[in-house]
Amino acid sequence: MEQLTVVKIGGNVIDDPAALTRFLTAFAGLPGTKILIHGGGKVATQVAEKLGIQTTMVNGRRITDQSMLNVVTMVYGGLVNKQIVAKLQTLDINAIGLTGADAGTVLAHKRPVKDVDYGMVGDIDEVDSGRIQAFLREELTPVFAPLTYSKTGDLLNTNADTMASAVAVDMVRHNEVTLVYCFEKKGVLSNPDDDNSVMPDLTPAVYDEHKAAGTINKGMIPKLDNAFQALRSGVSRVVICHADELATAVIHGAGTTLTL
Ligand SMILES: Nc1ncnc2c1ncn2[C@@H]1O[C@H](COP(=O)(O)OP(=O)(O)O)[C@@H](O)[C@H]1O
Ligand SMILES: CC(=O)N[C@@H](CCC(=O)OP(=O)(O)O)C(=O)O
Repeated sequence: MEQLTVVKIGGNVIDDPAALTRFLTAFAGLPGTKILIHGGGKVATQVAEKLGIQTTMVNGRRITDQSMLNVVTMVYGGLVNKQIVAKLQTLDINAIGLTGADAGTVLAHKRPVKDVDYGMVGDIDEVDSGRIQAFLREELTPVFAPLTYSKTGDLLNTNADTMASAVAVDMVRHNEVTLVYCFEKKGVLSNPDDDNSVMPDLTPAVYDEHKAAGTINKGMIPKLDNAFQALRSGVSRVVICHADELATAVIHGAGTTLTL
C-alpha cells in the first residue's frame, strides 16, 4: 500500500509567519503523498476580539454561535487556508484548499446540547476518503480548514485535531498512514515547565498517569485522545512533534511516538 502522511499544524505556529514558512517548507519536502490539516484558533480569537466578539472555550472547544461561525468561516476557510495554499504553490506543491463541505469530503452533525450548548460545532459522521484519494491521484495536495458541513447545509466548526484524526483513519482504506501533530513544543513533555522533558514514546497507561497528576493538561488532552483513537483505528504511526522537526520526525523519529 502507498504511504500517506497526514500532518496537522496548530494555531500557535500559524500565528507566527516565520515559523509557518519554515513548517510549510518542511511539509513541501516530505516524500510521497501528503495531506495538511490546519488549525488557526489563535487567529480566530484575535479577529473575533477586533470585531467585539468574545471567545469562550469549554473542554478545548470553541462555543460557536452564529457570529462566531461567521468569524471562523472567514478565518479558517478564507484567510488561513488560502495563505497556506498560496505559499505551498511557491514551494512547488499543487495544493487545493478545502473545507469539509468542499467536494463533500467531511460530513458532520451539530453537536447535541447536553450540559453545554456548543452552538455550531460539528461532530464528524463521514469522511469521503475515496474523493480525497482522487485529489491525490491528480497530484493535488489537500489542505483542510477545520470546518465541516451538515446534511441541512450548515457549516460547522470542528476541532482541527479531531479533523486530522478522522481524515487519517478513513484514509487507511487506501494507504498506509502516518499521522503527525505539529505544534510549538518538542513533543509531549513529562514536565510542562521543562521544554526539554520530551517523552520519546507514550502509552495509554502512562498518558493516564500524567493526566491524573496534571502534568498533561489543557489542549494536550483532546489532542492525545484523538491521537490514540487514530492509532486504535488502523493508523500505522502517530507522532507529536515541534513544527520545526517535521522532516526529522517523519524520517528518523523525533518528538513523541504513541504506542498501544
Ligand atoms: N505535557 C504536556 N506537553 C506538551 N504540551 C502540553 C502538555 N500539557 C499541556 N500542554 C499544552 O497543550 C498545548 C497544545 O494543545 P493545543 O493548544 O490544543 O495545540 P494546537 O495549537 O496544536 O491545537 C500546548 O501549547 C501546551 O501548552
Ligand atoms: C470546535 C473548535 O473548537 N474548533 C476549533 C478549530 C480550530 C482549531 O482547532 O485550531 P487549533 O488547532 O489552532 O487549536 C476552534 O475554533 O478553536
